[in-house]
Amino acid sequence: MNRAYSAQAVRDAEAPLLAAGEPLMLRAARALAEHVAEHLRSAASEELRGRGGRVLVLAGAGANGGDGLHAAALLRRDGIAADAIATADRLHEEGAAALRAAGGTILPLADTAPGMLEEQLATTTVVLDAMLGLGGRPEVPAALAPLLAVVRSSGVPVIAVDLPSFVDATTGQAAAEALLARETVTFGALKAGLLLPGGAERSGSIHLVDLGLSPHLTAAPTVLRLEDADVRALFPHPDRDASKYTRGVVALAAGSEQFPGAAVLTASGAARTGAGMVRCLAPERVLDLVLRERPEIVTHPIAETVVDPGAVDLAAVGRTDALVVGPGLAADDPRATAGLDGLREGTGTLRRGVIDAGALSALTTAHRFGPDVVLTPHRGEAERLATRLEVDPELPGAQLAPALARATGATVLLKGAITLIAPGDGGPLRAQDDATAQLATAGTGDVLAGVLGTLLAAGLPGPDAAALAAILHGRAGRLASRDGRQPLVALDVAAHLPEAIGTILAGAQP
Ligand SMILES: NC(=O)C1=CN([C@@H]2O[C@H](COP(=O)(O)OP(=O)(O)OC[C@H]3O[C@@H](n4cnc5c(N)ncnc54)[C@H](OP(=O)(O)O)[C@@H]3O)[C@@H](O)[C@H]2O)[C@@H](O)CC1
Ligand SMILES: Nc1ncnc2c1ncn2[C@@H]1O[C@H](COP(=O)(O)OP(=O)(O)O)[C@@H](O)[C@H]1O
Ligand SMILES: [K+]
Repeated sequence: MNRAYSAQAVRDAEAPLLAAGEPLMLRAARALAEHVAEHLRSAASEELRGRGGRVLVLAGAGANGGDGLHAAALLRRDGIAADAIATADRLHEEGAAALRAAGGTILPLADTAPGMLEEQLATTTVVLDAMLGLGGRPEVPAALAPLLAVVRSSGVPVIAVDLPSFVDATTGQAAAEALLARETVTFGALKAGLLLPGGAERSGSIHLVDLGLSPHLTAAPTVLRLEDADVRALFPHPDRDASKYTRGVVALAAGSEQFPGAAVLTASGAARTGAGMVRCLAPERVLDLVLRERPEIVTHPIAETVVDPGAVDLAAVGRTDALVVGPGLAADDPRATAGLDGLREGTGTLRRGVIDAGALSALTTAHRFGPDVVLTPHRGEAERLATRLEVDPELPGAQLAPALARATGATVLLKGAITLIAPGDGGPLRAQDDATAQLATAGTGDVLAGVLGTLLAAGLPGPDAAALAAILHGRAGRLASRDGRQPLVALDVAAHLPEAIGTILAGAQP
């Protein structure tokens, strides 16, 4: 599990070490220089061909610039050409002195003639983004915009120092012009902004350098990211004596005349994740479709004309460990109302379940749930729900998801390129980045609801079930699209779930 911290928590952890005279900056710079040298040596570093190895540091005013300048000095001592452009009026004095002493040049940005930057970049192998780190605000000063544009269009790979510049280290909020790093070498601890939307897209692969901060990181992490090892630890495995009932029964209130396919997709997601049994409550015509694709589903027909939620008797359905309500339902579908009532804290008969799509539209301020109930809105649904619950719908996702969790008591899984999970019990946000943009196609959310329903039925706590569902769904999507290279349809995602689960449990990269 990755644990990421606010900028303040990292500064607080550094403070006692700095007070004790620990050379943190030199330690950081040494690790950075080693990483860059390795990047240059790496056979995979195609940029080296015909270009030689030359490093250009974009150095800002603060300690982040200091890291970059010291690293450049160390690279020079290793025989690697490294120079800097100063992007601020001041520079970290020691860092600048070290680079000059090692024979490097530092050119103030204001002194670069037109065309000079392009020329310099044409002979550069790697750019080190050391403009701003922990202290950076997500706004690009006008004087720096042309530099960023030239670096971007040069195509020279960027390694971000500590975190990409113009990204807020705590919230991930990023200036639109901030550079996209291929890699980020981050010091002491992961910063929350590296895992959150905004920062995450700009960070590339993240390499954490140990500065000995851990014993001093007393604040709780603000963002978590679960990994394959967590799936291996948490994924419910049938034991020798397992029965379909011990594995968990998931009931789906999904699919309508208007959206019959949603039931097929949700049922496929649930069954392919290893449910002991999947029930489906739907009109006959929907169930016929479901059975054609998934004959193992246990069907519970409801009258197409039923309008009274009281006529949908969840208790009569038989043993159910988790309920998925909403895929393919209109807000006024009686199954939505009955499902929400069934999952309600205190009065409901069920404790675990997923509230998706149409059922989210039926949710009001009167509803309250526990953390093993998971709401699964996409951004548009989250905004509409927020408006009804008197939460500011314009909040960024990393704040909107927790606000919705507080307003409902439920765990909130906010879908998107990065899936954010705010636990209903107030625990740290989880930010999962496992997917591919090929998943942006109708019906994949229904599959996700089914996956999540099965994990909840197996007894996983809501936040863990939600994180695992995001990982498995994302991995299945990547397998189905050959790592994003080819299009997929939602049923392909369900079809690849067993392989996704199998490769993760085997510890192999697919
Ligand atoms: N502490 C340690 O032990 C260690 C720290 N380490 C390193 O230190 C880094 C943190 O350094 P830092 O605190 O000096 O902040 P940093 O981000 O370099 O610069 C802030 C400056 O930028 C300015 N500024 C802000 N936003 C701006 C904007 N949008 N556009 C323009 N300017 C902007 C702001 O000035 P202001 O405008 O607020 O007056 C301020 O002067 C950390 O990320 C890591 O790399 C490592 O060496 C390991 C040990
Ligand atoms: N750009 C993207 N990158 C990665 N995953 C995405 C992207 N866009 C959507 N997804 C994922 O695809 C799924 C879409 O769900 P949703 O919008 O509810 O679709 P539907 O309602 O049509 O089933 C979610 O799991 C979401 O996280
Ligand atoms: K940086």
